[in-house]
Amino acid sequence: MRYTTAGESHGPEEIAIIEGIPAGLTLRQADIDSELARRQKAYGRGARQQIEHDQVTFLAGVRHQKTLGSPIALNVHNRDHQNWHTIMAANTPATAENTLRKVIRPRPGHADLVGGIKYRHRDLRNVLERSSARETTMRVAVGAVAKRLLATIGVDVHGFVVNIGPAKSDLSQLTQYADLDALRQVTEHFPTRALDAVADAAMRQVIDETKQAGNTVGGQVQVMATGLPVGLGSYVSADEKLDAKIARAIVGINAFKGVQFGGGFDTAEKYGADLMDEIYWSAERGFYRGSNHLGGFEGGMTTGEPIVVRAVVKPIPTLYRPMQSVDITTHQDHRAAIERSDTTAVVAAAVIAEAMVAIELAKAVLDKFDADNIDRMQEQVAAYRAEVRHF
Ligand SMILES: Cc1cc2nc3c(=O)[nH]c(=O)nc-3n(C[C@H](O)[C@H](O)[C@H](O)COP(=O)(O)O)c2cc1C
Ligand SMILES: C=C(O[C@@H]1CC(C(=O)O)=C[C@@H](OP(=O)(O)O)[C@H]1O)C(=O)O
Repeated sequence: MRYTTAGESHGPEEIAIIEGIPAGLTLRQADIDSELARRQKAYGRGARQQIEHDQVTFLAGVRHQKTLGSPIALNVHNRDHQNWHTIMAANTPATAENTLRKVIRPRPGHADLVGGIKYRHRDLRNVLERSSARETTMRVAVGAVAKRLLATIGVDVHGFVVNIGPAKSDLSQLTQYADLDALRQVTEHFPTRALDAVADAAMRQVIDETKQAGNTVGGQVQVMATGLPVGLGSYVSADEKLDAKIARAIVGINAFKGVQFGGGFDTAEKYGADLMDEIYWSAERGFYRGSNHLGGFEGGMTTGEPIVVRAVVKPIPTLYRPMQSVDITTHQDHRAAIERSDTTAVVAAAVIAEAMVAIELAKAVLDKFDADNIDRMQEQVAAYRAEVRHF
């Protein structure tokens, strides 16, 4: 399975093409739209989310709510495009009128300056249109397809907020990676606990105060996945390690600065005897572990225990009290440009991180099992699980 996306933030459409999804997977527009809505609902976002009502259209690869095994093409319309169609026009030369919203004062922390230098763009709008996290709409759409595929083999993936600035989510006490019972409790609540964290008054307060101060704030998100077969990914080559693929996918999301598995950076202060997940066996479960400090991975392969990935999202670069920058046309000091902006993206980021983990897990499943037909894939997974139980 692989995918690509195209689309500028204020262009007409966001597009994704996914290859390698098996034939016969049940896929409805609603499966994807519900995930897109979760990404949009987040508290702390700017006015753009009131304009957009993201809904997917299947352009190819799906017939009568079943995948065909051919490339799946999806698009989401940018409703805001109608306010930008002159500025974003593809087929008219640049004029004084349609370059009115030229960006020449790069925002520290965004891709503006480096992107402009690299691609020799003198209007930094040419950079921000694609570096914008608007594109993550399509990653969530692709992730929704991945989640549908994973659900057919009992794999559940879920992301939630751990903290926004100093305010911790009410879910944070349930995220002790070492306590499997606590983890299972969270996973049981997956569908309903989704993003309730944002209802947390302390978080709202942090977001409101940050906004009032013309500032922005970041935080941490966590993604957990349960029901995984043992042995997805491989230790044999560095580029086949599934934890490494997930790390890359997570840090590839706009504004993500770090990722850890299980105990992650805390393991630096632990001794081996307190860290390794001891091995047990029972007739009904086969091999299992007494703890999950290592977050579900050994040797770049799934151990069968829940995957626990935590990641850091930096504060949004665009500040309503802008920081020092330099005008690229005059080289004079100037405050950075203000584009309409979010105060925090942490809640949406949890949904996006969940999508990226789902995509990497789906790819790993399709690398290991039949990728032509969903029933055959399921049969192979079931046969493999039976074999593993008797190892
Ligand atoms: C969901 C989401 C929404 C975002 N919204 C904004 C925004 O409104 N304004 C902004 O300056 N950056 C925003 N960002 C962050 C920028 O897209 C990101 O910082 C930029 O592309 C530079 O990439 P980097 O932070 O990964 O280095 C958002 C990120 C995410 C994940
Ligand atoms: C459009 C989305 O996020 C955008 C991400 C973003 C950025 O710089 O990353 C900047 C803002 O763009 P705009 O100026 O159009 O409001 C956000 O709204 C979205 O997530 O759907």
